[in-house]
Amino acid sequence: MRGTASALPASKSIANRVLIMKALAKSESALHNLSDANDTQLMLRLVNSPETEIDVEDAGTTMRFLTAYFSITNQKKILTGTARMKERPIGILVNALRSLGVDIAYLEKDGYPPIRINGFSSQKTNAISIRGDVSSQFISALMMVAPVLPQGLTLTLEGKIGSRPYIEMTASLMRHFGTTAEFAGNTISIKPQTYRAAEFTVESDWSGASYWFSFVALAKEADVVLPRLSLQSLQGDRAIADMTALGVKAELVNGELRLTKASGAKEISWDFTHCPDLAQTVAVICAAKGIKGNFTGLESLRIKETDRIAALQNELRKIGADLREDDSTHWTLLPSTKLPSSASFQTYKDHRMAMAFAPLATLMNVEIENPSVVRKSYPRFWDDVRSFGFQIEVR
Ligand SMILES: O=C(O)C1=C[C@@H](OP(=O)(O)O)[C@@H](O)[C@H](O)C1
Ligand SMILES: C=C(OP(=O)(O)O)C(=O)O
Repeated sequence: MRGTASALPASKSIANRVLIMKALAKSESALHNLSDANDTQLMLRLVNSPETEIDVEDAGTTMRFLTAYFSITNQKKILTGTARMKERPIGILVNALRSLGVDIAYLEKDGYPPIRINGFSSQKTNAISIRGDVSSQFISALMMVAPVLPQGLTLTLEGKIGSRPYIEMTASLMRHFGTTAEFAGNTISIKPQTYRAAEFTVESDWSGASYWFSFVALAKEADVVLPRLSLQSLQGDRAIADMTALGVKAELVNGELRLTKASGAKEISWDFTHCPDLAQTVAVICAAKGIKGNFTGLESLRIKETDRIAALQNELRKIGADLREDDSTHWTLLPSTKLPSSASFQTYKDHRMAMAFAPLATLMNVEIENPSVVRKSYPRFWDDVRSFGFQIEVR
């Protein structure tokens, strides 16, 4: 396969942060290359929405970031989402906001959306301890609103910290918009500060790029170009480029990232604590390429768009691979010894299930149920797949 993944979207994680900072700066910032991903389009529409009821659909960052934003800017809102969003925890963030003095109520189940923000009059504390091992999005959400709190905020992160590059991405983007978050050990200190307007261009999405690493890893021959991607990125998912053991070489050529084949390994170890969104991509590559995987850091996958561990286990079985849970922190991926000639994969309303299993089409006939799930992060994914010569029949 040879060509350019020209519809690769911009990072939704970066876009959703800069949209919050632009709103907090209360002045015009020129933001370029905002993602056409549904998660970003939702944020764009909802952050300034005059409506009381805010439906974030299945967008985790949109839910968590807007909860903090509407709370601290004292906007009375109801935040709700899909049935799955109502199963994704928000209690840690709500507890933190309540201790700051925000009045928030749960409308269905304690600890989960939907929630109602009733108001925020005065700041009750400037120091909060918060668990770091459930979702970094709670931490990023609090960091972004902290500069506009009258007393600022010191966050002490407790226990294991997961998805740390996303926290660092938040701090780095805050700097771009004129505020600082000092990260020392497990403490983040943010003084009262004013966000300033700034111009900003969003880079391509490394999580979306990972599916092209997978196509290249599985194809017999490949030369794939990924536009607007650099190896120096704020995104932790750039880690996929370091794992040449998967059989992919990534190099910067004329300002674009070029992927070609490299010799792979027979066994790899990977800790996904800081790049959980790569887990499905890597699991499928290993399963199809005969690579044994020793995986850790998969815990947070259970509370994402679906229980991604269960979803992977079910779907990998269809190609003769097994994701075995050794104990609560270690998994072994036993690859397939013989791929079937065709299989039909469920997506569980999870964009990453669709995109992670699609590259198997280099080796077998693949049917993907509900392919439009990709709209969450990579709406034109199937156009890119088609542009590499894959025939897609829509039923
Ligand atoms: O902050 C972000 O933009 C994100 C953080 C990660 O979530 P967790 O912090 O819940 O692991 C990641 O999985 C998600 O896709 C985007
Ligand atoms: C987990 C994801 O997103 P979110 O948590 O923002 O819904 C994702 O895009 O893989």
